[in-house]
Amino acid sequence: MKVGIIGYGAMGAAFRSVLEDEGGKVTAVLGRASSLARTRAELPTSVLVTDDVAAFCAAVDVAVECAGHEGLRLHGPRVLAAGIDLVVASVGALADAPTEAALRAAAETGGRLVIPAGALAGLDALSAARAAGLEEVRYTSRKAPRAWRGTKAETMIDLDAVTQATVFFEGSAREAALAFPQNANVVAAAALAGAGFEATRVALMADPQTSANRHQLEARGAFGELSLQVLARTLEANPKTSLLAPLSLVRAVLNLGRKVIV
Ligand SMILES: NC(=O)C1=CN([C@@H]2O[C@H](COP(=O)(O)OP(=O)(O)OC[C@H]3O[C@@H](n4cnc5c(N)ncnc54)[C@H](O)[C@@H]3O)[C@@H](O)[C@H]2O)C=CC1
Ligand SMILES: O=C([O-])CC(=O)C(=O)O
Repeated sequence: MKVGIIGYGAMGAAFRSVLEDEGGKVTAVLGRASSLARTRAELPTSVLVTDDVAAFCAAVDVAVECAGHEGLRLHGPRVLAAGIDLVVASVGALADAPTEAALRAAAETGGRLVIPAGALAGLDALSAARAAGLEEVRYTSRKAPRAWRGTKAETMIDLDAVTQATVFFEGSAREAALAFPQNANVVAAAALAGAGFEATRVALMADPQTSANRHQLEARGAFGELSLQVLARTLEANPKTSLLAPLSLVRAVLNLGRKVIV
């Protein structure tokens, strides 16, 4: 299986490293023109590094998006339309209805759109439980103040002055995913698996006492109750992103080529 990566930042590099440890092969990277030279220097010459979507599509069987909401919106429909299965990290982009519609339409006749759990857990149970009816789904994210820097949180809370875990946002999964494109993708995945973007409720917290990303998911429905917490180690290259996220992408890609799927 020839694997391509769209967007080679912290997640793309971690994904490649783990995939290759697991025996997979990255054959191409699709990047922005402005970052091609830097990306080229980080990769062996056998890997195509390009900003040309057609050349990228010709070089891969499966693509993994690690490029942020804009990257998924720009390239996702075209890659799917070329018949290539696409595993996405920037799931929150689907909170924008036209983007979701474009991706679903392209997947209808093209490659499969795969939405992994990313840094969260329990999406299998949530998705299964939905069939019997879900009454309540709540997600809470708790990250160190530095993980909220450069985001809308800076206009909602004084990240330098926060001394204890503090909620600075409460709303729907749609509002969270659109307002926090680098930090609230997991809740979009939970919403798509479970109760949908409106009914899934979200709280976001800054916590100066943690260096990990703490994801909490609670659900109630006909199936019973679910309550779980992931205390996720972050990537050195990006404290916003949990190591579990690229690991989840690797699992999703390898499962596409397996006869026995766990
Ligand atoms: N599902 C999940 O659990 C998680 C999802 N994410 C998503 O993954 C994305 C990537 O995360 P990181 O690698 O940590 O961020 P990063 O900022 O380190 O890397 C993003 C990379 O994408 C590239 N890029 C941006 N626009 C592009 C475009 N139009 N075409 C090609 N490349 C483009 C950038 O140059 C950069 O190299 C985040 O923005 C977020 O949307 C992040 C964490 C967890
Ligand atoms: O990696 C994480 O902890 C989750 C994250 O940033 C996201 O969902 O966008």
